[in-house]
Amino acid sequence: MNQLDKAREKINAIDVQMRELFEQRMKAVEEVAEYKLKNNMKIFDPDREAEVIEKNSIKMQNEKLKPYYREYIQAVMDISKSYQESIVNCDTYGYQGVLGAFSHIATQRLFPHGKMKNYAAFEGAVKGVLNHEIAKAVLPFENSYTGEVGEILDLLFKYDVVIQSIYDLKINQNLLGLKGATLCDIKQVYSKDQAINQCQDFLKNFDYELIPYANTALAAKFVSESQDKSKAAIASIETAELYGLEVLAENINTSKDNTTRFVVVGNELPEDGNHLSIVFTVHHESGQLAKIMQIVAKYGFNMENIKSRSLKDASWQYYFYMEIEGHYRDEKMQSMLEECRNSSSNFKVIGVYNH
Ligand SMILES: C=C(O[C@@H]1C=C(C(=O)O)C=C[C@H]1O)C(=O)O
Repeated sequence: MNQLDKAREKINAIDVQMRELFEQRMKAVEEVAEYKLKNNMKIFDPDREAEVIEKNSIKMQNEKLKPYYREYIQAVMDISKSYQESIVNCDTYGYQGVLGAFSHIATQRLFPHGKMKNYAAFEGAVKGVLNHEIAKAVLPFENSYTGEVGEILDLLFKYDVVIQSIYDLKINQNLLGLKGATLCDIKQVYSKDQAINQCQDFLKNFDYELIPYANTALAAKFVSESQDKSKAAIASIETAELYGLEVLAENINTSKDNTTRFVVVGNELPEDGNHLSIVFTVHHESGQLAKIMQIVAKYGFNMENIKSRSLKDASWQYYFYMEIEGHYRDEKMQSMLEECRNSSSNFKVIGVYNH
């Protein structure tokens, strides 16, 4: 046995002990997390961390190793915090937007007993999933009327989060006013421009001034706070309840099947589902995309959807998104995915879900 082998043998034995100790430490960390959860305490305790580092590094025999040890124990504590986040936030769900927005409504319907956390931007919600601030994020993926929400796909391509399920929310717009107001009292109508467009047939019958607002929920909040009976908002029924408004006219959108598809995004791919989504790039050469499609066809899978989106860091180059019908764990599916992976770049399975 040469010197390298001998040293590695020692490392192997130490790693066994460290692994066992790591498990024991994390078990104790679990108890800390449960205590903090019950007592509404913050996970990060800087004084305690400073104490842990100080108390241990002072006893180090090898002076040279002290800075490395500090780095090491800090990393251990960072891992411990991330684990505690996952315990404390296991029933917290994130969405983008304000209370009463359709994303909020979808999250509430999906997780009626969960805690909610809202983010100003989609990217914030995705990062919240990655760092275990929230268990999952509910993000709008596509609207039957206005089309795809491309930004979400870009985030799924960029970050290592995955679609775990999908949820279709019927979007019903309503005219909301102050209690006691009637359709004849209304002079101005506030809402998001798309919502106003969706209700043109109804609005044609009136001479209302139509005023675009940042989003439907904020428009409702504004009308409620204005205390002005001549103002109304176009928004959901849930928003009326939230801001104490009355429904003056119900379900006023022209298209009666206006639906938004939401994706529930988390950190791990589910065990199985009857659909999956992949993303990839191919070389800028003739037939490269066709090759991937032929692989899917050769294995007999049904490709339900294909989209291309521009790559943010390479002008006029694109990545592709594909939805395929089939079970992720099937052997045939695994072989097909392996072949696709070998014939493309940046290949990722970004979702496994039921449809
Ligand atoms: C485990 C705790 O939570 C965090 C993690 C620490 C650790 O892993 O040692 C120390 C302090 C906290 O920032 C704790 O408060 O004791």
